[in-house]
Amino acid sequence: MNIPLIDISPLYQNDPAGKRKVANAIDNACQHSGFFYIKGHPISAERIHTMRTLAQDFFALPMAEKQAIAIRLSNNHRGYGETAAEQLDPTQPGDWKESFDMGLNLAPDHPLIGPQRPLYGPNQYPQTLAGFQHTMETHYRDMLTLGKKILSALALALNINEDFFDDKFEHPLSVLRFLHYPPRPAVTDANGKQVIPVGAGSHTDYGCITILWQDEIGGLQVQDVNGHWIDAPPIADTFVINIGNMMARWSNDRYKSTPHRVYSPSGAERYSIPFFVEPDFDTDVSCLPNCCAAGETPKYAPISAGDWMIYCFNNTYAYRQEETA
Ligand SMILES: O=C(O)CCC(=O)C(=O)O
Ligand SMILES: [Fe+2]
Repeated sequence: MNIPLIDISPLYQNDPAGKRKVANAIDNACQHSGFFYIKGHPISAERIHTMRTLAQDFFALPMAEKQAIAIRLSNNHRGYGETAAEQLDPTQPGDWKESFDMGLNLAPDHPLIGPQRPLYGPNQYPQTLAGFQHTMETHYRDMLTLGKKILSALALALNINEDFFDDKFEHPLSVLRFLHYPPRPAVTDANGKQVIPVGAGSHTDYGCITILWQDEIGGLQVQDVNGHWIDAPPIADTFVINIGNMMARWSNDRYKSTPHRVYSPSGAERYSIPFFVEPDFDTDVSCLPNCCAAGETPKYAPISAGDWMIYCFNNTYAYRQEETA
């Protein structure tokens, strides 16, 4: 399997043939590996530098300050997760990574917030990093715009209206995430054995697509159809894009939600910044018109985007299992 590098700059020009070419390349990548790199996107190198520095500054804060905004203190799954807070692969110890999740920042009295939609609400921000909220929210908006651009190419590829996804992102569940993979020490697993934990256990992503920036350390691996792990090495000025479960459901598995994991070189410290493109809570995710032959039953039952996300988070975060037990 190879992971193609696709130049998406034609999506920003008034050139239907160029757009169609990009859509075909994406369609091909999504049907085979579920992963591709993009170049020719509008996120500047200066912005990436700013975000990388901000992630480093955030994780360097005193633990007490990070724990004051712990994700388990949030009603809507936002904030800081310490190492092993998330366990993406149930056969492995918890992931050896720290995380910070932010999303659409809704005031506590916003009408969308309530028990029916438990992923909406305010963000938790660190108090001592100047400009943190503004920088994060600006980058969030720009990544969402990029995500919608890629979705417009996916819509073309699927032969549905190019703007099909546009009205599904009024109040998106999309999440901007900082990840820090500290050097991995040996830990004791459930059987009392000493093991080196994985950075991020094997998993598929939950949303439509993920747009990932990774630093130059490496360690991201993607599983091919034969079960072999292949490297998705860092390439300067690109993002790695992959298909998530929601798009697999929407496309009736035309597009694969490919398992991936992170094993950085031992002793290395790694940073990455994924952006998860996820639509409004109430978005109906059911088989698209061209993805199921007449008379055939779609593989997946319809589900709302929000209910799907909650189901996924509940499976991978101990704090959510304690709450629901
Ligand atoms: O850190 C990475 O390179 C990948 C992270 C990832 O797969 C995820 O957060 O879903
Ligand atoms: Fe992932």
